Amino acid sequence: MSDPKISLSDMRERIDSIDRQIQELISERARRAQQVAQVKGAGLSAIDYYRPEREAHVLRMVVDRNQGPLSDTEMVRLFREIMSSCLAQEDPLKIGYLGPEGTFSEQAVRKHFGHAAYSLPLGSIEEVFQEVAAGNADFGVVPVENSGQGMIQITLDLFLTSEAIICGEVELRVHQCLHSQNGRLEDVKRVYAHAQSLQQCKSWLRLNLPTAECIAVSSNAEAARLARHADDVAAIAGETAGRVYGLKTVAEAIEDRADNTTRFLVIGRSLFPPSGNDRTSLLVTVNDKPGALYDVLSPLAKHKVSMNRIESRPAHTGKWQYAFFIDVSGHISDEAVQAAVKEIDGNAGTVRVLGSYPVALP
Ligand SMILES: O=C(O)C(=O)C[C@]1(C(=O)O)C=C[C@@H](O)C=C1
Repeated sequence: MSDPKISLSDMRERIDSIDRQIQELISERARRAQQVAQVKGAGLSAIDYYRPEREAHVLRMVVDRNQGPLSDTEMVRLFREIMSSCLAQEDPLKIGYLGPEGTFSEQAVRKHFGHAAYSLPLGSIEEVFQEVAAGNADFGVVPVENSGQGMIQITLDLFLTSEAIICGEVELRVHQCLHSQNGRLEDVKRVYAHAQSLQQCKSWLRLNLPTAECIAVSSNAEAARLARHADDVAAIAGETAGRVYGLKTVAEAIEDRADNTTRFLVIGRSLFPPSGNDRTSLLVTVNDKPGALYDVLSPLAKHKVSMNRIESRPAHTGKWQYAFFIDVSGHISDEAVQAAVKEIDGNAGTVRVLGSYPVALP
């Protein structure tokens, strides 16, 4: 409860004084970050100053210290922005993502790299991989899994043919909205959205728009762009996309599952050191022999490496040949992870380490 004897202007004066202190400290922090950058060397590219393992460590300390009233997610977001600005004093990072502007991928870019990074909207997930490989983007952010729908196969398949290294993961709570030009549900005859989003909102659509035609397009932001042209067309998209394309919100939180979350991967060109709480992604192509999967899994059990996920995909190396995408706890520089990988490699098949990276923050 607030003290009734303190006037509004007194409270605002206190806030002004706190803001002054926060601002001085942010400036002081930015100066320190500049000094750290000088130690790394002058005139390097943005990527040479970037230390994701240190950022993850800083943000975990923020979570550990947090006692409210702001949530861990909010606190992490604020500190992420401070670090993003500190890093951009040198040169902003360039991050490729599946555009256009307003997609959930763009939100994932902001959640992981903050607003001082330069975001580069691209036409497809494949293009994100290509621009990172070509060095036109420092990193790329690509969706890999949705809590309701499972793995995004196009992303997994791109790892089969690319050299991309996974440098991070981002989890984003996905809230879907229905947007249209005039905001009237009764006028809607067609609904545009990405196929995944149509799936995520299936029950809501069946109940509220049983006769509307549902049309899958390349992204939700593209859906929002299309919905600008007629009153009988609506788009399923996030709140940001609706705002970017000047639409009215017809309905909010229309996803069927309240915990609807999409996991994104940050792809880059090199491996970073351990952060203290990491995950390693492996791509294992198995030999076609009995017990092949057992030979993959038993070294993990033997070296007490816990497996977080396993997904199989056709390997494209021959008929009925499979590749397994396996996520395990720990960094590839950990002795146990290294020993297990060595035992799988050669014995069960071939292993490619796709990356070791900090576990997603709240
Ligand atoms: O600690 C460093 O290496 C820094 O460059 C400082 C800092 C920060 O602001 O805390 C900035 C950018 C890096 O990505 C990590 C951390």
